[in-house]
Order: sequence, then C-alpha cells, then structure tokens
Amino acid sequence: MEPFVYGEHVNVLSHPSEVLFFPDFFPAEKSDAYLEYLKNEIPWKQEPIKMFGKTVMQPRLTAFFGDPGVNYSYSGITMQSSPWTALLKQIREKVAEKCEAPFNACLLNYYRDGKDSMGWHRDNERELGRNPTIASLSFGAQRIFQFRNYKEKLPVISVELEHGSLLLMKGETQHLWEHQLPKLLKSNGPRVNLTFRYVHL
Ligand SMILES: O=C(O)CCC(=O)C(=O)O
Ligand SMILES: [Fe+2]
Repeated sequence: MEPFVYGEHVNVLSHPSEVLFFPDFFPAEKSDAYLEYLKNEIPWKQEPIKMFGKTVMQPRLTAFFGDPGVNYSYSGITMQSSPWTALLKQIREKVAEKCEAPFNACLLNYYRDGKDSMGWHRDNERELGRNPTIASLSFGAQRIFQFRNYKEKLPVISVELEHGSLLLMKGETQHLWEHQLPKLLKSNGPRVNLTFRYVHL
C-alpha cells in the first residue's frame, strides 16, 4: 500500500482508519525553537510501567499536561496533568485548528537517542472514547514510526517522522492498527514528541 500524496499532506492509512501526515507543519526555525524549549523547560521523568506483570522503566522520558483534573492511565501508571505552559497552549491551538478537534491533554515523550523507543501498542484506553483523534508532533531527530494491522500483524507501514511534522490519527485507526517507534541501530540525536488527546472525564 503506497501512501497517497494530497497536496500538503500524505494519506498514510485510509477509511475506515484515517492517518494523515503533514511533513512541514511547522517551519524549521519555529521547530528549532520549540525543541530547545521542550528539552530544557519540561520536567522530564523516567516512569516505571507494568509489562506482562513485571515493572520495568520506560525506555524514554515523559511528561503530561492538560486541563485541570485531567488524568491519564496507561500500562499500569496514572499521570496527573500539570497545567499548560504558555507555549504548549499556543501549540495546542494551532494543532486543534488544523485537526478540527478539541484536545484537553498532551502526553510528551523524550527519546534521548536512538536507543529510546516505544513498543507496539494502540492508544485505545477507554477514556479516549471509541474513535479517538490523536495529533502527534515531532521535533528533533528524524525517527521511523510504524503501523501494522492489529490482528494480522501485517503489513507494516513506515513513516519517517521529521522535525516539525504532524501525524494525525483518527477514525477506526486505534481498533484496526497498532503503532510503534522502534529502536535504531545507529545512535542519533534526541527527539521530542507531543501527542495531543481528548481525555473524557
Ligand atoms: O513518539 C511517537 O511518535 C509515538 C508516541 C505514541 O505512540 C504515544 O505516545 O502513544
Ligand atoms: Fe501511541
């Protein structure tokens, strides 16, 4: 399945799943400034998660921001939201406008180098609702992001997430496909990812 290019975006998965990729969502200069801010100003933490009954440290750093009272539970941990910073609020506005969807939370991931990763999963927690719209921004080192059919485990579809890009997942994507950010053999620089979500309270 070849991704289909539609002017400013690439159609990565089609109906009933819907994944759109906007490679140049933010201009390079803005993305550089955002990356510096995010690396230095976010209180990054390495959190433990439960995997197959065992507690292990996540192979990346995380943070969670959101509207008052919004919490997010996944893989056996609950993240309490910190209040939006001015810059995160500004980014949220821009993303919400493009996606024509509201977001009340943002999970941030910091991949220190190519050895940090996120394994196959779906963002299908009950509090995200049935067909969640999830908007994912990338800043810093380019990384491969992959989808595979949840039941068949095939085909695997890869997208290169570049500095300043936006990946939008909606429709039935989280039912039919899982996604991951694999480790790289060659070490590269740090990458920050912001995933905007709507958490139902
Ligand atoms: O870093 C990425 O691009 C993936 C993040 C992700 O899938 C998630 O936070 O659920
Ligand atoms: Fe995810």
